[in-house]
Amino acid sequence: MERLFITGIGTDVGKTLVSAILTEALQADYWKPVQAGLEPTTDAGTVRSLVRNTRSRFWPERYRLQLPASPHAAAAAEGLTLQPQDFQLPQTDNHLLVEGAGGLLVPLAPGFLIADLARQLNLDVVVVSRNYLGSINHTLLTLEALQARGLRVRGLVFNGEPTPATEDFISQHTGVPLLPRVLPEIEVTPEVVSRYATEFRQWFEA
Ligand SMILES: Nc1ncnc2c1ncn2[C@@H]1O[C@H](COP(=O)(O)OP(=O)(O)OP(=O)(O)O)[C@@H](O)[C@H]1O
Ligand SMILES: C[C@H](N)[C@H](N)CCCCCC(=O)O
Ligand SMILES: [Mg+2]
Repeated sequence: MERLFITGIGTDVGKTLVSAILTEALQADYWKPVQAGLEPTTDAGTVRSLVRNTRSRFWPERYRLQLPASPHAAAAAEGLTLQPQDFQLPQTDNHLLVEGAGGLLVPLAPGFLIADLARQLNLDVVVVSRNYLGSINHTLLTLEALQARGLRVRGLVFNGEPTPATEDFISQHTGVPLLPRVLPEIEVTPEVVSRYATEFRQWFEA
């Protein structure tokens, strides 16, 4: 059974898109434990709208915070302090994808980072890297931070415009397994997600 934590090299890198692809590929359940920012939609709402299979179950967020900000700040704005013991993995027999918020070292509370949550939940990690100038450094830092914490990387996804010099360097330098890549799409639709899902499913079956 795959139990995966989806993180990225930052915010807006495509974690939710990749989560939708993986949810469809594995007919997995999806959980976003902390949603910071509820408008115009939530990540769970986005994934639900992009997935077609009827097996996937969408577990309710543990925290739904109004402010589209770092979770520790969004929580503080509502007088809340998030705590490790607030988070228990949904009890499911299905594959499960858990999407973080922002990048790996984003704070949930003082002394409590997204990386701590991934570790506490005992999940392997999928890292999403979006290509931009600076993304090599952000990707290598993320992979080092995972290694330093003993978190296992199931695979890295490159999202966006293919940049062979970047991707080849990261792959050779780290030896990280590469999941299929995701190209820039004019529109993100269930059809697009379904097409990538087939490719991702084959990767898991290989
Ligand atoms: N390959 C792509 N083609 C087209 N649009 C994309 C692609 N990847 C991401 N996007 C768009 O970029 C935006 C940010 O992506 P996404 O919401 O998946 O980021 P995220 O990493 O989940 O951010 P957050 O930290 O808020 O959870 C979305 O509007 C998404 O549809
Ligand atoms: C609001 C945003 N879309 C994410 N949910 C949270 C991003 C937190 C980033 C914090 C940081 O790294 O400075
Ligand atoms: Mg997201």
